[in-house]
Amino acid sequence: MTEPVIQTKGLSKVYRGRAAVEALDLHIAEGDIYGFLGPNGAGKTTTIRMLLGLIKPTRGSIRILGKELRKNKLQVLRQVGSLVEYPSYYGHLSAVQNLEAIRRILDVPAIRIAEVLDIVSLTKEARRPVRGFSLGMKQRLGIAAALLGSPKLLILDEPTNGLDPAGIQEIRELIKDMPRQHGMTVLVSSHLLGEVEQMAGTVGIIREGRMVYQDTIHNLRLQSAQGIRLSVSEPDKALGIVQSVGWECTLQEGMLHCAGVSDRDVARLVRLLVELDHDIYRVEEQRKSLEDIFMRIVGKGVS
Ligand SMILES: Nc1ncnc2c1ncn2[C@@H]1O[C@H](COP(=O)(O)OP(=O)(O)OP(=O)(O)O)[C@@H](O)[C@H]1O
Repeated sequence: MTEPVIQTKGLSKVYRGRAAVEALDLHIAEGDIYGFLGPNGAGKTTTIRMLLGLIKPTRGSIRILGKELRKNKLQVLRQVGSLVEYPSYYGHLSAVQNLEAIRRILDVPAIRIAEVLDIVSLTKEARRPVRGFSLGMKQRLGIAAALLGSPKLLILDEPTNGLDPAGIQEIRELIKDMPRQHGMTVLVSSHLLGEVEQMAGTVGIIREGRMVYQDTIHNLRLQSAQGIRLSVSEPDKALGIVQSVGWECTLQEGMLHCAGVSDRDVARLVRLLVELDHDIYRVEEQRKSLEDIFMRIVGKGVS
């Protein structure tokens, strides 16, 4: 197995005796899009700032692209592109001129500017002053700047914050292509699961500085299966019957709710009721939305 692109062990940051990030073990595989989630103030930005060498961890270690960050900072960060908070630009200069300033610092070929503008679909607007750009265009320009150095790892801190749904969609489409088309690994933070669920392969959820969930989005989805709901002719009687044979069912709004049932259980349950002359009008699968699960994990809206 190849080494993770990001691996932290026991990563912590304490401000005035209070832990903003506590014993965080991040594990981000090569080619993955990792959704780094948590409510406001959970510690996402603090973590990202540590990963980018902008602030020093109080404790713990960070390995990025196979190297200890602390000992190989310049070498590692040269391979990392990032967008943190709202990027600032020279408003009177065009996108090309703004990128040119960064390109010189990075010392990459001039052709790279046209390439990154194409990736973020800003080629047409490339010569307009940036002050006339929408927030979405500014964020895309920020991503273009992050891509200039052809990084292996892209770190984006809440890139869709403040954007309208169309802007969010554009950024999402852009990020989705990064691993496949450009061979990059991406860490993208958000306080909304809905914003990353369609692109992330893995999610890490933090709450009050601690990791409370880290697994594939697929496994998170598996948790959403909930049970079934039946609309039947005589709900009270039907409930008595199914409970007497050991099913965990309840009555809610005149419908039978049965938790934790497999497909075979559903068939047996329906057969049992039909054989006892009950009419079944509807059988519905009940799923929790991913957002519900997310809220439960971050400790709000427990259901
Ligand atoms: N420089 C600092 N000094 C003191 N406390 C800080 C500092 N930076 C962050 N914190 C605290 O650390 C905690 C985590 O903040 P952080 O910005 O990392 O959260 P976040 O998950 O990125 O939230 P948001 O989505 O609001 O940006 C907060 O309680 C914050 O007040």
